[in-house]
Amino acid sequence: MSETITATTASSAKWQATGLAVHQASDVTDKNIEIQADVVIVGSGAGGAVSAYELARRGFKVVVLEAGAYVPSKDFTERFSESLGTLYQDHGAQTNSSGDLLVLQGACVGGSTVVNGCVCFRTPDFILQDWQRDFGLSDLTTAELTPYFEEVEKNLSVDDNGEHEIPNHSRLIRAGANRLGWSVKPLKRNIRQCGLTGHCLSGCKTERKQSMLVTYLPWAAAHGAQIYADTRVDKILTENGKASGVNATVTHRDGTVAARMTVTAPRVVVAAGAVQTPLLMLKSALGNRSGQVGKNFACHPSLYVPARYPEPVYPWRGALLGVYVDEFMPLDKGGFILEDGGSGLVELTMGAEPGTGKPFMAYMEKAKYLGGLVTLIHDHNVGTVEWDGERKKIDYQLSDMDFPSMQRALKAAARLHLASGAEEVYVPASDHRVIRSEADIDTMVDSLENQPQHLRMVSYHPQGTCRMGVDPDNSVVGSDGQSHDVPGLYVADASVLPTSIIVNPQITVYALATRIARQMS
Ligand SMILES: Cc1cc2nc3c(=O)[nH]c(=O)nc-3n(C[C@H](O)[C@H](O)[C@H](O)COP(=O)(O)OP(=O)(O)OC[C@H]3O[C@@H](n4cnc5c(N)ncnc54)[C@H](O)[C@@H]3O)c2cc1C
Repeated sequence: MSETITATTASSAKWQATGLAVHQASDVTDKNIEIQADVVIVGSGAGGAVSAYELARRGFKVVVLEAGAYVPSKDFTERFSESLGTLYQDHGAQTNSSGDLLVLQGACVGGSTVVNGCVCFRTPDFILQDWQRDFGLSDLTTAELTPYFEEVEKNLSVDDNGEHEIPNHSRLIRAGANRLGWSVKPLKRNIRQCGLTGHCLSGCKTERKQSMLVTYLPWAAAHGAQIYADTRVDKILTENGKASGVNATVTHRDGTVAARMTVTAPRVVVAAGAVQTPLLMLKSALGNRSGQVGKNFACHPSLYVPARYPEPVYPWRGALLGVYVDEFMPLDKGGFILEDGGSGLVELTMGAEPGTGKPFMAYMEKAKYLGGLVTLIHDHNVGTVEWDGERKKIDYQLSDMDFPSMQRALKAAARLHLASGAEEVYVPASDHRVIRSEADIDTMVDSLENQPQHLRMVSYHPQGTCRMGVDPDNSVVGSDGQSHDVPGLYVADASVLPTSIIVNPQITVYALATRIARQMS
């Protein structure tokens, strides 16, 4: 027996109480669910939600399948250690195979946009020029993409941080950058009347962050899109060489299977993020004539560089992120940016700390005096995402080509902290280095080695594993997001970015997903 769950099932009262019409495992009454649709979308994050809205408003019957849970904003606890468990992929413990790179991704309705830091940048023009030159993406010019950037920015209330949104830690950094004569600017964020709680990474309880959960997904639902949480797509289906739908499993929170689902649709949009999208394509043995699926993983490996100031900074007070330094963004000046970063106590323990035991306790006792900087570098696409038996494997080591850029970013962060008045800068390395003066910087940083486990890195921005390009022999999809090999199969998430883009990628993903959906017939 099969059933098609519709928007009018018994859970509508629950939807009114929680805000968004989402089918959950607890709603399922049948072990086998079969659905016919015009488009099935895998994942409800940046790429999936935008695709859902754009296609639903054009009149397509859209079904969105999301592996993660639906967590309404009212249930966000503002406690990061709990949010890792409820909102993040692998409870926040997803790493590369050597364990020195934490790969953070959201895994809930709304995806990473629910937990992200709200920072918004357009794709830099020099990056688009690389894509035009190296991947034949001649249609992806700044002129072509600007209307898409403008539209998504308007939809998501993107604006410069106002002066009241520049917290204490950012003011120190801004003053330090001015002392050094470095270019420093307010960050743009997709937020309406920020409540200045600093809890962005745990989800925005007051729904001021304009994540997909409170924007494009409700808009898609209003146009008839059906959203299923707790529903992991296991396989993409084809018929006569064309995409024909997906198989999925609906799972209760305790891990028991609620139902098996088949969605039949002539268009499949994969937007499961840059780790899960290639894994699904590989498992389905589809779209990989080029051999590039899962290759070219880049991730902006970030260092969180904390420093102790003489006066209390309270890094957890005020907006999470206030200003950034773009002095070194051009490739000939280093190819990196520095963002000042607020931090709660748990996040501070994930950055750098001088040792365990007593030194760790001493570091944490000084938590209110700590300010932080986040480094973002333009890393090369040297990683791979693949299956190792039944387990996923993310192979990524910072390449020797990128290590100098990482060192330059680290030196700049240390210099900026000192110029901002910091007394001690903690290098996020395994051997607990502390910079106390300008004279320490070169010695401490030049002697770092590019070895596994030497630097403690975090990626908030996995990208590149199903790259776009015109050549079917070295790219996975065209600039319209469609697979070179399988008509009707599209990728519309951060996987398609052919190179890393230095800056935070959400606006790039929203713009490309909008364009892909508008071109779909
Ligand atoms: C902590 C954090 C902070 C960040 N801060 C910023 C920031 O300030 N600015 C910025 O620009 N970017 C930021 N980002 C990155 C940004 O949010 C992502 O680049 C963007 O959301 C990527 O979009 P996506 O569609 O590729 O994937 P996601 O938004 O991650 O969505 C993918 C979704 O697919 C689901 N999924 C996976 N596998 C399956 C499957 N098999 N079946 C069904 N569903 C599946 C996942 O559960 C997830 O919900 C941050 C990310 C994190 C994690």
